[in-house]
Amino acid sequence: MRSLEIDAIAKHYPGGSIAVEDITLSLSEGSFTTLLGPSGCGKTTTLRCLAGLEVPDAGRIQFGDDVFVDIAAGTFLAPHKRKLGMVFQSYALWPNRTVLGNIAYPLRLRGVNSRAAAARATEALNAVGLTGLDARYPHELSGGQQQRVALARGLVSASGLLLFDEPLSNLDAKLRLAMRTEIRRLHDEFGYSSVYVTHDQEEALAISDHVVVMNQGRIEQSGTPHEIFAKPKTAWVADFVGFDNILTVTHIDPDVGRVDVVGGGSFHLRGDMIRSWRGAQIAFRASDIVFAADAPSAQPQATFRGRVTASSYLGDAYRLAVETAAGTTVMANIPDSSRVQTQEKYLGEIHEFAMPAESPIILD
Ligand SMILES: Nc1ncnc2c1ncn2[C@@H]1O[C@H](COP(=O)(O)OP(=O)(O)OP(=O)(O)O)[C@@H](O)[C@H]1O
Repeated sequence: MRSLEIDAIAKHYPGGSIAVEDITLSLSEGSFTTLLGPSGCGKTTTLRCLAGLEVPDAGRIQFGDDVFVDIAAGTFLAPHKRKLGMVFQSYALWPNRTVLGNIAYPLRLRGVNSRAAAARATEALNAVGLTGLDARYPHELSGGQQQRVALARGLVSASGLLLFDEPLSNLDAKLRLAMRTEIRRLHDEFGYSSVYVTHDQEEALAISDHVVVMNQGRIEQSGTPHEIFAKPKTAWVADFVGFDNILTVTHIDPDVGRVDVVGGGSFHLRGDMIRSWRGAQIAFRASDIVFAADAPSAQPQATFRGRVTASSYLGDAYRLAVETAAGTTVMANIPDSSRVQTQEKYLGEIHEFAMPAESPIILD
């Protein structure tokens, strides 16, 4: 098995700025892993260390039997010897080479003869759906087609490992959706391992088997898309994946099924669900909340009561700021099917709100 082992990689830039601090990951062969995080969190630096475009200050990276870098042992494998495919946001095509020339060039650099290189390039061109465009130049292609050429070049360059650095950011929304499906299909078809950098949460969840959430050069959490989306472990990850409400817990009373939060608000949950809770914060999504009167009666609900202090129209819902009796503010997106916009609907009203009992999670 050719797993990718990243062990305690660190990279500091002159001037003391820390790009990456102690990144350790083990990625199994054939997996599709996304490095996800906000701008400046160290995703690209990590990827560049994998590619050999950056030398880490510490740590070790090995893919299969190939040691890419081992700082302690003084080992560094040159980028072209790592035999990986890389697809960039900027496409990075050579303007004076044809489509086929662009795709075949990395193979030619490795000493593959021109006939064999052209045959493999044509195969990759067909795989990305650009059959017949081999003689065109990059300026004769749309942005989406250029990105496909870059993808085909990555596919022929790789012998097992593909790296992507925000490859879809320059495409429009519709093309982005089509291309991400295409990238995943090709990854599966070629049986490669892929490491994909993005700051787009939806893209990361849709395309990957494994998501690594990074913050300030460190790994905050890593897991399946579902684990990251539904079970964030820290308040930072919860906030990043869209839990609009993160409240600090002051007291849990399982006997009466009540969780008190800072500011004095109370949430009523089933006692058996909170008996073993040890966390310090409760988090839930605004989109999980409905008026208690509209909640399905067969399903256990977590409830709270409050006054609407702000209301804005979202099209299919109203986004409400709800203040509980003691001043805690909770955001709630209340579905609205009336199709008629009313200014500041529900403002000033007091309601009982509900969400499915499993919606609130407790954070470490
Ligand atoms: N060559 C450099 N010299 C100095 N600092 C750098 C250099 N490259 C990156 N950094 C810093 O390292 C940190 C991580 O940068 P990196 O490009 O890895 O982040 P990123 O998560 O990929 O961000 P983005 O999504 O904006 O590309 C940032 O604070 C950045 O300013």
